[in-house]
Amino acid sequence: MQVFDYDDVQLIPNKCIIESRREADTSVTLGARKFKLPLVAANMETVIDESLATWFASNDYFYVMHRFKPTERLNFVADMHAKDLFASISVGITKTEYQLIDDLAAKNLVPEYITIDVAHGHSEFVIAMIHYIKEKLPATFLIVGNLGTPQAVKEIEAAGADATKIGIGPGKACITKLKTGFGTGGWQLAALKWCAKGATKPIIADGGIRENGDIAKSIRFGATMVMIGSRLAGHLESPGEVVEENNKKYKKYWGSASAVQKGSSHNVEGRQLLVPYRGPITDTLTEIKEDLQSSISYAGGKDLSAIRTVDYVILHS
Ligand SMILES: NC(=O)C1=CN([C@@H]2O[C@H](COP(=O)(O)OP(=O)(O)OC[C@H]3O[C@@H](n4cnc5c(N)ncnc54)[C@H](OP(=O)(O)O)[C@@H]3O)[C@@H](O)[C@H]2O)C=CC1
Ligand SMILES: Nc1nc2c(ncn2[C@@H]2O[C@H](COP(=O)(O)O)[C@@H](O)[C@H]2O)c(=O)[nH]1
Repeated sequence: MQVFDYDDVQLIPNKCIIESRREADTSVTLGARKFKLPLVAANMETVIDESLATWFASNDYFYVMHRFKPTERLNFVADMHAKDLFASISVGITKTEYQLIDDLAAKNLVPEYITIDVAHGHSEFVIAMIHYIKEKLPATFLIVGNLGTPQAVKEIEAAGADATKIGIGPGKACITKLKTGFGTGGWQLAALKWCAKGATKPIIADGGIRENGDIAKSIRFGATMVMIGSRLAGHLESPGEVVEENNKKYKKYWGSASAVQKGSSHNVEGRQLLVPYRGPITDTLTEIKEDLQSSISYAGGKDLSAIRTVDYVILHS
């Protein structure tokens, strides 16, 4: 297998067939819904909260609420539905998570999307949770992560997942590679290409997006969407206070497996860092949209599908 990451690849242009980049369509369908951009903010406590989730849903962006306020998830689903918005939550795989699925089913509160969010998604216990959710909430679109091999993608799809999420350790707050020796950190794009060989359903590439062009590269190598943490964490609307250091503004960003998140030092695979403050999220989303429209024009098409087949070079293989 050829090993490479985002910085090692450049996509090769095709003849342009649109008069203006504004004609390029960046929308994507996931499940029953169409979204404006092929990206989703990471389901992390420093990246999304209830109010940002509401904003994303109201403005036709996909979102996945985090699972770190476990007892608030049922009300969250009810609140979103009361506002006539889609509900998209995360669950783990421990015993108490089964109770949440039971409670949602008993109240006929059916989230449009559920993401099973664990570090090592290729697991018997994840498969058991997939079966349980599919039995109790069959109408829910089920995303399962995180995975790092085509064999994992095949097994998790076969168990009933409607989409898989790829990336073990490429995240900015991640220390999995250092702590365990495992993962796709440093070769996430090649891992995505490899995993896509095992996929028949949508893939979300998760972690390691540092530049807007990395979104187009992810699509080229098999992603339907990308999940972004650090690059979306520093906005005005992001959870948490602005921090000032040396006359520069930042926001705190911490890993979901960090000691800060866990409140303990056991099985820590994440760290806390400061990310630059970026102002309103709409500015960033507009920039990403415009850059993706340019990507589509370089790909020689009118929508994201054109990017999937472009040629590419690997610069440092
Ligand atoms: N994308 C990535 O690379 C990573 C992401 N994360 C994020 O951190 C958060 C916490 O993740 P996670 O540690 O799964 O959280 P959880 O504490 O929810 O662990 C999931 C469950 O699986 C068990 N488990 C057994 N083996 C493993 C293993 N190798 N890795 C993880 N769990 C295992 C855990 O038990 P026990 O704790 O007793 O072992 C626990 O019951 C999640 O949001 C996850 O997405 C974390 C690490 C890597
Ligand atoms: N290994 C760890 N990975 C983590 C942790 N918390 C979150 N994550 C993953 O990172 C991405 C976001 O990556 P970024 O490069 O865009 O910042 C997120 O979606 C998770 O998959 C963690 O504590 N350890």
